[in-house]
Amino acid sequence: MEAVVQLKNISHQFDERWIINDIDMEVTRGEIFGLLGPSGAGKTTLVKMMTGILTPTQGEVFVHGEKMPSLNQMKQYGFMAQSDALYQELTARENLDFFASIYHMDKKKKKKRIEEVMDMVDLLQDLDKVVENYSGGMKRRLSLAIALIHQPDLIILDEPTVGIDPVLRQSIWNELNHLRDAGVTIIVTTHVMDEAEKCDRLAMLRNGKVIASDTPDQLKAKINASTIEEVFLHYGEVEV
Ligand SMILES: Nc1ncnc2c1ncn2[C@@H]1O[C@H](COP(=O)(O)OP(=O)(O)OP(=O)(O)O)[C@@H](O)[C@H]1O
Repeated sequence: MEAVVQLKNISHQFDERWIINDIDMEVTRGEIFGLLGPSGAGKTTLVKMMTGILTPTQGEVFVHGEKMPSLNQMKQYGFMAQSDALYQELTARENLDFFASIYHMDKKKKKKRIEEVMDMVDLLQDLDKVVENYSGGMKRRLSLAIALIHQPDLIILDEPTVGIDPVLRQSIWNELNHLRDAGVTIIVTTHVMDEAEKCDRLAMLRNGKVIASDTPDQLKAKINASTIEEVFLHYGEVEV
């Protein structure tokens, strides 16, 4: 299977404190890979390394075989950060238009794609609304639409469904499943157990270490657990 993202013996230090401890993992093409862990476990730090925004103190990160930070790769993936980076005084359409222009999309394609991604996140009717009048959940969904605008084959999403109601959350997961079925590789961080359950594979993070990694079903079967929460508590306790 083709490795899209590879982390090789990654460790990271902030202010002389080791935040990430010797993580080795591989995300392969066409899977939804979840990073699950409590607040402060190191999910965002790992995501920043995968995107090339942060260089690890030790170890190497590769995306499509290129060592990060690679400008070439950074121009290609879709990224949704934990805090929304939107132009508040512009409409959603103007925001999307701006980001689409970065990717040199032609005018006709841009218009069609803007409508497509806004439909995916159920915001088509709010396309011409100024973003400062959007709710928190609407801003999250617009950020997701922006991450998808250029049809990337790798999408990295840091807590994409925070502040989004259960019905829309389900529709976003349906969309992620469609993208995955079309061969898109998706990396998603979450601290919500039932979302972790929806991933094809999971890495459970705690104190900057991967305490367990596998498919949700395998993780449960290995210790005879009925929920991912049980698995997390099990490995969290046996950790030294
Ligand atoms: N720039 C920084 N300088 C110093 N410490 C940092 C910095 N960024 C993150 N940390 C620390 O690294 C640890 C991991 O943070 P990180 O944001 O990766 O966790 P997380 O799992 O994403 O948490 P959350 O779910 O709350 O976003 C925390 O202890 C945090 O305080």
